[in-house]
Amino acid sequence: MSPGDGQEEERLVATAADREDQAVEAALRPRDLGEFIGQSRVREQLDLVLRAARARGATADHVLLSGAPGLGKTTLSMIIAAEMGAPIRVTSGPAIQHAGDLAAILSSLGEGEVLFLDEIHRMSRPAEEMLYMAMEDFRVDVVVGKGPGATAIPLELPPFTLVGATTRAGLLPPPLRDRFGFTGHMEYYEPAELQRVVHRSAGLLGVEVTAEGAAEIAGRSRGTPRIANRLLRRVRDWAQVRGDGVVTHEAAVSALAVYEVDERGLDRLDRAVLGALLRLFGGGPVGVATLAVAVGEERETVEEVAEPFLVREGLLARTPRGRVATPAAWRHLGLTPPAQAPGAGQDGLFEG
Ligand SMILES: Nc1ncnc2c1ncn2[C@@H]1O[C@H](COP(=O)(O)OP(=O)(O)OP(=O)(O)O)[C@@H](O)[C@H]1O
Repeated sequence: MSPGDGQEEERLVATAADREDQAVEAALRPRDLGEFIGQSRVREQLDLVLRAARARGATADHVLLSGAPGLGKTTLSMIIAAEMGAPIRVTSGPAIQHAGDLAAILSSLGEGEVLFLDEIHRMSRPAEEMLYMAMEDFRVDVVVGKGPGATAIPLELPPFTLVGATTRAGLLPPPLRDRFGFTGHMEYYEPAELQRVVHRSAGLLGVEVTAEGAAEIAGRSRGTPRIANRLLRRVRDWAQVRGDGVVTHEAAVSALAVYEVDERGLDRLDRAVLGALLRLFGGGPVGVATLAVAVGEERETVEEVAEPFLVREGLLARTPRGRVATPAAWRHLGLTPPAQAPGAGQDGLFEG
């Protein structure tokens, strides 16, 4: 993961995100396209790609999945393998430091196997170049020796399906992007879809959840199923210890107050950033470095963890002159903007 990716939801309930949670997360993964909630466009497109490949008795085209962390890219890659009746190998860009690492993985793939390459935008350049040829010609050149005596030995690969996942499709070099037969862009989920995710997960966890409880959790989950599942588990804990075991609206509100996740899904850091921007800097504009010092965090944390969500929620704007709070930010924190709130709705300030 690039700095910030994944941290966003990790810190919501960071201490509880342990190995056991990861195991539970794996158990909650939908196993086929029919079980996969939301993302109707990607689902339909992928369904066609996979059905057609199956009908031809061929290996499916390479698939690129882009979208924010926790939206289901890993889950979809596993579904692709399951739908094709193929085994899956999982690795990630940062794990492939040298082209040789990639050659070793590629040369051990079986026919039709799915290779899931998470964070594909973080692969080293030489590995990336090796991947071009592997994707197109199912061949790699393995270089043996060094210097003038080095020789490239071509190695044939069986047909395989590469499923690449990235949080930043824009960072992929065009030659790599172009070699994918299908690109699916994952969107944030609607609250109604997240409610279905919560109900489904509650069923698998054997937890009773009311419609209001599920709606409350969904509304605080930042459009992200992974967060919905994590919040559900924390509310379940609260319900077990302090309630009657049922995930009700009251249980959700009380539990998420303990974990400092507010009704809009903002957590402690988000509110600290917003609070500093409003209270200390009158709503901005203020430089991100100054804002970071004010909340006692690294600049990267503010920029990559808190800001994307605040911008998405329309609470903060990144402008050439610095960060600016929107009128909605004042309302959300229950504060009154100064008579002429700097930045509030200033035209021409906002970056595209
Ligand atoms: N469409 C969905 N329906 C039901 N559950 C989902 C769906 N998408 C994701 N989930 C749940 O959310 C969790 C996170 O999904 P997943 O690991 O696939 O996300 P990701 O996009 O690969 O994230 P990252 O990029 O951070 O690895 C999974 O455990 C899964 O249970």
